[in-house]
Amino acid sequence: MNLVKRLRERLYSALLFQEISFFDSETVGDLTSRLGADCQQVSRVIGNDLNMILRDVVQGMGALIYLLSLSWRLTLSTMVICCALVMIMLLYGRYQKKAAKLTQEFTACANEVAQETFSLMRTVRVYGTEKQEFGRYEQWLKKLADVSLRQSVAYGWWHLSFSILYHSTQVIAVLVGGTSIITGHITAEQLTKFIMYCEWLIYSTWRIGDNLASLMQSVGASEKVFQLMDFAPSDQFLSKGMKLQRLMGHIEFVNVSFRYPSRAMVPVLQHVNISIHPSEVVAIVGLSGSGKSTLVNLLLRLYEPTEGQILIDGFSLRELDIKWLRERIGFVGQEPPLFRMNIISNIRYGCPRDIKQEDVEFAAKQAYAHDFILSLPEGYETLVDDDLLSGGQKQRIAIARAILRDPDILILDEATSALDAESEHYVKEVLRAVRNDSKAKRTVIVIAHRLSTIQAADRIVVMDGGQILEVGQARHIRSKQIFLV
Ligand SMILES: Nc1ncnc2c1ncn2[C@@H]1O[C@H](COP(=O)(O)OP(=O)(O)OP(=O)(O)O)[C@@H](O)[C@H]1O
Repeated sequence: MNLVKRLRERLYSALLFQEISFFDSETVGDLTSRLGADCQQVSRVIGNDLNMILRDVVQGMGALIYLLSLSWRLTLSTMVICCALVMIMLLYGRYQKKAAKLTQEFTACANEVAQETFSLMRTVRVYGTEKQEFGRYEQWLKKLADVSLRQSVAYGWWHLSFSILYHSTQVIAVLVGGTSIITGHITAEQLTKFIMYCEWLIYSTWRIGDNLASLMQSVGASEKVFQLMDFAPSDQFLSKGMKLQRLMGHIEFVNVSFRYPSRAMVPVLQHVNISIHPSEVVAIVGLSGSGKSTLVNLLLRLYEPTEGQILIDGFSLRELDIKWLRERIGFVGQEPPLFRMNIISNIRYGCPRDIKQEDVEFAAKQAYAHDFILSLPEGYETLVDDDLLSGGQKQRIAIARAILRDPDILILDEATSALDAESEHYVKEVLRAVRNDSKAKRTVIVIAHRLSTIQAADRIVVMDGGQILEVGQARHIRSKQIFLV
């Protein structure tokens, strides 16, 4: 139990510190089955199978030495049979390893389908696709059943070959041993002992084969676990960067180009140059897919630019301590997901300072979330689950979380997209408050779709196809067709 716990801890921490691009290429179902069933299998190998194999090797070696001392001729004939058994055992072991890998793969795929269906249950219900979803799940279960059937057949063959070879040793021992008694090479007592120890040897070989097959199954399943555990943490967690005395919030993108590692052929940003001054409010606008969120992803150092660099207060992002920097950035993403915790913990989430209830309430008031939180059954203690809050309410909680950090750089990525007209008005008020708060000077980047939202901005950056089309004040922007009114 302790071993499973430690394996899970190690794997979980190895996964937590990977680059974000790693999570783009792995599926949630696969990773959760690695943490669950696979860790259990690995601990079984280490805790059980290896012990049994060692015990049987020692027992088999003892029997072999004793058999050799009784009659090397008889032992030789037994050894031929044992070698045949070992050959079959190796083949069987290899087969089990392959089968185990397939089992893990199909189980992960089945889990993935189930997870996806349950989390998108509303869409499934609305489109009436329950049967299709069942079909998708069943398809993986069929594949699993197929592998399991083949494993049972292979086990049957392995067992049959053992029985045949085991009985052959006894027949050979009686035949060769009988002749040896007649020629006076051994006595009847020695032959009896020989047959007994022969049984020991062959049973030990069989048990080694059996445990080895189960070991191979686990090895097949655990290969990926060890592979994942061996992944080095992302560079940003290894190198200790600089911490500046104060963050002014001067952001520069210098000739930045970028492609996502999972789609390395597609350029997403091309030669982007922007300089955002301290305390400036800059709105980034552009059609869907033009690369606005990608700019923010690079600024948060979730990905590294393929070319060029990003400077904060004149220092390259790579030189700065990433934890220190992220503590000074408030970020509200698109459709911000909340954690299954109470509202107060969701607002406090990741805040490095000691936080009092009044601080949380103040941030919630600034984000226009306080009133609706108080109207919930248990106020700030209410547990957040998917159905409880509307998109706009979730967004206001995420804004409160960002405000609570009192960040030097505030990033609102399409913070208004999920909001109705009333809530959008609140967000504009938040922006205005943030802007007019003379005590807290902060740089604000807001990605928006509505012209009205960006009126408060000092400058507008218009993006198109991964490039900057235009930069200027709202009233001078020519590409007005891209805004919603
Ligand atoms: N994790 C990812 N892996 C691969 N490609 C991605 C990834 N995220 C975004 N892209 C691609 O990068 C391009 C730019 O996406 P991005 O999200 O930056 O656009 P956007 O301007 O913010 O769009 P929207 O307004 O719809 O959010 C798109 O073509 C998108 O498909």
